[in-house]
Amino acid sequence: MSYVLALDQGTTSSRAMVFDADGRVRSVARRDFPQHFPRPGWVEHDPADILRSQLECARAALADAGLRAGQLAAVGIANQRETTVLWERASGRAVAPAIVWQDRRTAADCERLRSQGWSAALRERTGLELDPYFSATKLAWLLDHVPGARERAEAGELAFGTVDSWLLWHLSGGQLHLTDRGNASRTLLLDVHAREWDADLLARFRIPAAVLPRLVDSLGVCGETAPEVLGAAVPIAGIAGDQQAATFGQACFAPGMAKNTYGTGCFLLMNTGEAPVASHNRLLSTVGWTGGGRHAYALEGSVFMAGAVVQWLRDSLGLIRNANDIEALAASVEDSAGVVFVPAFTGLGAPHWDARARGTLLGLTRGAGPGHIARAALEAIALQTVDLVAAMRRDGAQSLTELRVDGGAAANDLLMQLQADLLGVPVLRPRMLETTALGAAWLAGLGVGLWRDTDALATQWRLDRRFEPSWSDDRRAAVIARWARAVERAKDWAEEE
Ligand SMILES: Nc1ncnc2c1ncn2[C@@H]1O[C@H](COP(=O)(O)OP(=O)(O)O)[C@@H](O)[C@H]1O
Ligand SMILES: O=P(O)(O)OC[C@H](O)CO
Repeated sequence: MSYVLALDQGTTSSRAMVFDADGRVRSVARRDFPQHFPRPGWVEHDPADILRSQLECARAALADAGLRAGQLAAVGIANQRETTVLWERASGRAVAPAIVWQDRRTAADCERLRSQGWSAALRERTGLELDPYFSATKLAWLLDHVPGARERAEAGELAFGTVDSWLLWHLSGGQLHLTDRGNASRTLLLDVHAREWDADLLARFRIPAAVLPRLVDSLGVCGETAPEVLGAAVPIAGIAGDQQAATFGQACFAPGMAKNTYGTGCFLLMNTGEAPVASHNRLLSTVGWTGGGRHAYALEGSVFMAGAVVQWLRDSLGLIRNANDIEALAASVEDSAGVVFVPAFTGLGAPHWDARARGTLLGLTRGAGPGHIARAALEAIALQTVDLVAAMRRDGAQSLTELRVDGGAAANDLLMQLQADLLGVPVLRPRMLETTALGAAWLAGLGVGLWRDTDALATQWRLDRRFEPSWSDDRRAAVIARWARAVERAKDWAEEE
């Protein structure tokens, strides 16, 4: 009974991993599932695809590890956050496609609420921005647009949840309607200070309390899987949004510790300890995790285009054949020769939140070539992270002494070196890059007492490579100043969002 199954339900794929008591990976399974873009700005998933792909992975990971469910000490869940599902309690069937976190259909609703002068109070209460990214306006949209949904929700017939709740419902055979406070802190419906649902927010967004899941801790047993799902009843003992799980899996247990995940976008989270930090620089203040009578908050900055810039150079410009090739191309030149690339393809996220910003390539001369553009693209990924760290510093968060990194693009040594050079602090890459699944496993294992405490887990975190900053302060300041000028030129460009 010393194995933990971690489910990592992401935006484009579901994954499952089995870990042993030393935190070593015993098996991995992964399934991609379809993305739906029914209209410009809309992004949907079929909740049945999410569930099917996740259960297939769970069973495959168990089989690959040569284990039966009865040999598991616990199951942990990490999930894509904010994505909104509404389902029928009686049948367990979703009443509409899930509205994905990237979906912008409620931009006008947010604009309207903003014009009522409500953003500042909302930010104070929830730690978030009034933006379509979060769940509340997505849920209100479903209640308003699915025929009969509002009446049925008020009558208690429908259940709302983020993806953790959707999975928990089905893993438990319809017994559990729960979410952890970290996931709940991404809905705009949670009072981030009290860590409870907030009646005023529910009224403002016109959400009936009867649809909400019950709040539970991120670690600790909250129920068990129905025996028919995995073949035996297994305690469910860890729940966290994927970025929170990755922060935990990076062992960022002390205030001031931070991780950055370089995937499609970048998500930088810093542990801020037992109290939320009120951002004055448009970062998000969010619940990290709760459990065992303790809790941690985080300050978060998200950028929309990171590894996606590399995809664009590959698929749209054909500058490279594989994502890995960008490293050699960028290393073929000494520097970007003044070329600056602002990848605001879908606007700018934190700390700018400019939906009208657009991608910009500046400083081109006759000498500029593919190598300079590739290098400018990598610099752009690192410089967006520099903007987040600078905003955290202005917010009075503890100053960053090192940055732990993960995600697909963290494999790029040149990018990691540029990140250390541009931040002026060491960048630490662990051996284990699947930190999201590891975080879910650690939460669940702690929840059933497989591990004693976070100190025991911190010793499982192993360094692969440490990148030391090598630039002078003057060189760093000059590149950052040039980037800031370029960002100003990219802002407020599109006529409409
Ligand atoms: N060597 C590399 N250098 C830079 N970017 C890379 C490299 N390898 C992969 N990527 C980028 O990383 C992203 C994939 O990372 P992953 O963590 O799987 O993302 P996600 O979970 O968001 O799908 C892609 O956008 C890809 O372009
Ligand atoms: O599924 P990922 O890894 O792209 O993460 C999505 C985030 O949770 C969105 O907030």
